[in-house]
Formats: sequence, structure tokens, C-alpha cells
Amino acid sequence: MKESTSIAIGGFDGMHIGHQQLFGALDENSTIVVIETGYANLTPKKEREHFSHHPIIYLELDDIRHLSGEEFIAFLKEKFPKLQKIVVGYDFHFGKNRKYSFNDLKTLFDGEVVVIDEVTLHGDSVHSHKIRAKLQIGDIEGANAFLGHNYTIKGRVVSGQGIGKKELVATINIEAKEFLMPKEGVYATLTRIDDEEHFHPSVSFVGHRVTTDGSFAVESHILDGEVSCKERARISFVNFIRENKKFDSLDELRKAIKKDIAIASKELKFLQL
Ligand SMILES: Cc1cc2nc3c(=O)[nH]c(=O)nc-3n(C[C@H](O)[C@H](O)[C@H](O)COP(=O)(O)O)c2cc1C
Ligand SMILES: Nc1ncnc2c1ncn2[C@@H]1O[C@H](COP(=O)(O)OP(=O)(O)OP(=O)(O)O)[C@@H](O)[C@H]1O
Repeated sequence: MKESTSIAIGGFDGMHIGHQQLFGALDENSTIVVIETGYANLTPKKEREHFSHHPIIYLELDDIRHLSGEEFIAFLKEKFPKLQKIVVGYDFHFGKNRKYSFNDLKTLFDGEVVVIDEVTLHGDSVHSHKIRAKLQIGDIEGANAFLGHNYTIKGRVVSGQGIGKKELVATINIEAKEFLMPKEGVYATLTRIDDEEHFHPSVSFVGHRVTTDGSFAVESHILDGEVSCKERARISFVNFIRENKKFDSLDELRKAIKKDIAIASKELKFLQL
């Protein structure tokens, strides 16, 4: 990283299509500089690394927020002694009270400053907070279009209530607390098990199990056969199927799940897995 000649700077939660435009302006020898606010929940921690081949360093916002424009540039030049190019977006701000913009970067930095124009989709400006809002209303397709990839969460496997396999369908239950949970309900998903390389077609439930014990669960039923998942799974959201619902009996829930499986199978049939 010390050798990097170009950097892109930002929060980069989601690594969405706007962020990707910035990465496209980087050179071979480059680093993505993530400013961690503590709010990243689309691609928390190192999850961002799945969405770029450029190396990433993480800076805590609290460690740099007090810096003046000059101090910020000096800080970057110390970290990247060969720095020639800084890439930021049209709305990038930094320093005390977010007082400095790309114009200040241009004045203060003696190299090239590339400013990426606003990236929009269907006239709507693409931003991480809008992706969060879409996920929270179950608009998976909208969120995925902004992301440029399927919204994916990862977690370690936890044990469920133990009635799924006996009374309903077998599910992998995961705990994925660092990630934003989409709206409660049932989704057509793709699930990756442990270190397998491929994703299985699946149907997943996110929400409080209001029909049974009321506890919160994220669980995935694999559609292409019985599997065993030991440690962790990734769930990639493709489509919203229906809202979470309280059923009067397990039998009714079983019937609803059967329908969910049919819908998910149909939705996922045309996807290249
Ligand atoms: C496709 C699917 C849809 C589900 N829909 C609902 C639902 O609408 N309401 C509900 O209370 N639980 C729903 N569940 C969760 C079940 O209640 C849960 O699988 C069951 O309680 C067994 O949990 P266990 O795996 O922890 O044993 C759904 C589960 C799946 C796999
Ligand atoms: N739609 C966009 N078009 C061009 N540049 C963008 C866009 N969104 C973000 N950027 C740039 O990407 C970098 C990272 O920005 P940031 O992490 O604030 O993303 P964001 O999507 O705007 O997040 P939030 O919604 O939380 O403000 C910044 O340099 C920013 O200017």
C-alpha cells in the first residue's frame, strides 16, 4: 500500500455502482481508503473486500475528523508517499464539520484530483442510505440495482427451535447481527454454505416467528437437495415473496411455506447459478 500512486476515499458501505465509478478511475497501484463511521451495515467490516480487487485500508472517522484540510493531505501523503492521484465523488466532504470539499482538495493537493460526477439510476442518485431504505421496505430489486450485485448477508450457523425439520422444512439458521436486516418476510434467495464455491437456490425467512415462539430468526431452506452446513452461510437476496404472517396452525404455515417454495423455485429458475 505504501507504493500506491492513487487512492479513492469514502465510507463505501455497500460498494454500490456509484462507488464502483470511483474505483474505475484508479490506477494499477492503488488503494481504497475507507473512512469508518461505525454505521456500515451493508458491507460491514471486511465485507467490502468481496467487491473490489484493489487493496483496502480502514481509517476511523474519529481519528481524522478533527484534521484541517492541510493536515488531512499531510496525513495521506505520509501514508502514501508516492501519491499522485486522489479520486472522490461529487459530494465528498472531509475535516472538521465536513467543511472541506473536492475544491479544497484541488487547491491543497499538488497531484491530480479526479471528481466523479453524480451517478444516478433512472434519475435517482445512488447512495448507501437509499439502499438501506429500500431494503427496509422489502424493495430488493431496487436495492440490488443500486448495489450492482445482490444484497448479501453472512453469519454463523445457530441452532433453531428444532421444529422446522420435523414439522415444516429443514432450514439453516444464521446470526448476522452486523448486517442490516431487510423487511420481515419471505424471500427468494441464493445461499452459500460454508466454503462451497457455488450458491444454492433457496427460500429464506427473516423475522419474528410469530406463529411459533416469537423469536427473531434468519433462516434459509435449500431447494436443490439436503445439505449440511457446519459453520457459516451467506444469504443473497433476489426477490421479496411475501410479508411475515401469524398463522393459526402449523399446518397452515406448512401450506404457506409450500407455496413460497414454488414461487421461489420459479423466480430462481432463470438465474445462472
Ligand atoms: C419459507 C419460510 C416461510 C416462513 N414464514 C413464516 C411466517 O410467515 N410466519 C412465521 O411465524 N414463521 C414463518 N417461518 C418460520 C417458521 O416459523 C420456522 O421455520 C419454524 O418456526 C421452525 O423453526 P426452526 O427451524 O427454528 O425449528 C417461515 C419459514 C420458512 C422457511
Ligand atoms: N452516486 C454517487 N455518485 C458519485 N459519487 C458518489 C456517489 N455516491 C457516493 N459517491 C462518492 O463515493 C465516496 C464514498 O461516499 P459515501 O461513503 O459517502 O457513499 P454514499 O453512498 O453517499 O453514502 P451515504 O448514503 O451514507 O451518504 C465519496 O467520495 C462520494 O462522493
